[in-house]
Amino acid sequence: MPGAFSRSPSNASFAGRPSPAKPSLGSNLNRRPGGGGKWIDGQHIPAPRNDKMEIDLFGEPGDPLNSSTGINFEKYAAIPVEAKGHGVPDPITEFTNPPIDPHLIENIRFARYTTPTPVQKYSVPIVGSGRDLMACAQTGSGKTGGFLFPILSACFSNGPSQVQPPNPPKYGGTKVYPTALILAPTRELVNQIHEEAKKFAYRSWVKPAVVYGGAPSGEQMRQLDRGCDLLSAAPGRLCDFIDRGKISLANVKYLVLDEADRMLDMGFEPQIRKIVQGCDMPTVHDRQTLLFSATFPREIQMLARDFLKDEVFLSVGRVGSTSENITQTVEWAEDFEKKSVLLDILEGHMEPDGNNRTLIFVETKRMADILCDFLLQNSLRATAIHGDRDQREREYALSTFKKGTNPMMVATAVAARGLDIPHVSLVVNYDLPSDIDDYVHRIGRTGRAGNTGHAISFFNQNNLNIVRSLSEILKEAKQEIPDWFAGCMQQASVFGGRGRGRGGSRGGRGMSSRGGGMSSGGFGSPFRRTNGSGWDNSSGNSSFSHDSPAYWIQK
Ligand SMILES: Nc1ncnc2c1ncn2[C@@H]1O[C@H](COP(=O)(O)OP(=O)(O)OP(=O)(O)O)[C@@H](O)[C@H]1O
Repeated sequence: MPGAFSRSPSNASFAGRPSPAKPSLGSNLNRRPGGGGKWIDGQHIPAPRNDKMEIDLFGEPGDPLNSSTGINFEKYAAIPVEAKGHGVPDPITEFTNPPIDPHLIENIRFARYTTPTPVQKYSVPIVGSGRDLMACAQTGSGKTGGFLFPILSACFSNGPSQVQPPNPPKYGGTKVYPTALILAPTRELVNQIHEEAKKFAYRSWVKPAVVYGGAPSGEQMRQLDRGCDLLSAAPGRLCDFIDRGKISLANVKYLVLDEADRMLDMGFEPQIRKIVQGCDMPTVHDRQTLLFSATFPREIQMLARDFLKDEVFLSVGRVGSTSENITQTVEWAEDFEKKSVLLDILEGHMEPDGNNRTLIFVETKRMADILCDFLLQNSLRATAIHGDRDQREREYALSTFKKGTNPMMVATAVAARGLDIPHVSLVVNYDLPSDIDDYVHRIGRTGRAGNTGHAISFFNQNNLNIVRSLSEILKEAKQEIPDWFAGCMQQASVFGGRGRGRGGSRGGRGMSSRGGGMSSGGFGSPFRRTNGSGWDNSSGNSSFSHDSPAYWIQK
């Protein structure tokens, strides 16, 4: 495989934009739904095995590239876990029956998972015992399985909930009544969750489906017509389909908010309230609600209580902490020198097998394009993902990055949360975010599932607002703290920049990051925040609102 530096003039011509041979938009909709089995007379009848589908879902057996687990996977077991609430059930230690349904265990084996991660060990019995859950665990530590496993296990054992009387949608076709609803903030993440759901629902009666904006509604409607028991959705398109009478939430037994702190901050909260409280979803007492994230600002924890009952609070490690599998480095770089520093880093990072990927975060969509073009001009195979690109371009960028055709991707916050891309060995914060929780999610694109990774952040006087909280994060993760941080912290406090650090509990849910900290207080360039960077909430309001202190609230 040629190295990322290999000269490739044809690449420069499409600058990471779609080629004629692009995959079709939302191509995961075209494949057969993951289920295929049936529930007849109180019995689960799984569909016969299908070799082609197994390769599609789980990859070639024995291919080491299909194993995402890294050398430090075992170390997850050493992370301290705290579970608060009354009568919390004991965690499981293995994927065994009971309590896990045997059909799910088989699918977990197909996925080559041998041991549950800590969040899975706890979530399976907690959700299995009917409790609500707010779970916080580090990036890349298996939260998706943490909500899919107990839901699917219960579905496989208990069958479908009672189907509501037919009430045809306004525009023909069938109306669907999912049993489980999973909401997530970006189209790409919603898609990824759907892909995972298809794996673990393989051969079962559960039909996973997905809806998100930017892709044609017609195709998604036709997919829904083929059945929908577990729906992964972005809020904007879901509201649209509910309004059109295509989806009813009346049968929802399980509601999941993935990246829950993001889903409940100001950008999404009105839509979430509409979906959860303003439609026909069962009340909090008649459904189970599961909230998952790696970060949970205090004010969002408070807000989350509106959606929970008798919940268990689970924290694997400290809320908002980073994985020790990620080596974090901070380099001083003035804006004018960032490009050349980046080139030096990329050159030094290339490995002979050419299999590693680099994700570079910037704050604006414009900068993402500029930097991507700069890399292409320097004969680097790069692509860009941000909210101004249409969905086809976004899907294409992500797929070429995953395949390694473009082993570098410049991204805005749209790719900061949840995305699980194998072989990302380096994350560069070309522009640091102004919110420490955004930093945690961004660097969490590397060092996943026990793999090691490296995160390098460019820092200059425009980032003083984050210096204190960044220093705490580095210290906690036993990372080197640059000598010059002390001076920066002093400077930040002189100018009133308490920053958005942990413990600086300024409260004030919905405080815009633009208004906080050192936004432009005499340190040169004002903050540049990504706005409208591709969060899929169709309202277009994507300003970041959560203030960052992420101490766990003692109940
Ligand atoms: N029990 C397991 N054994 C082996 N690998 C696992 C296990 N659970 C999850 N994984 C793998 O770990 C990776 C990260 O999982 P996942 O995407 O669910 O993390 P996450 O905690 O949701 O991360 P983020 O906070 O970034 O959303 C995935 O590649 C997944 O396949």
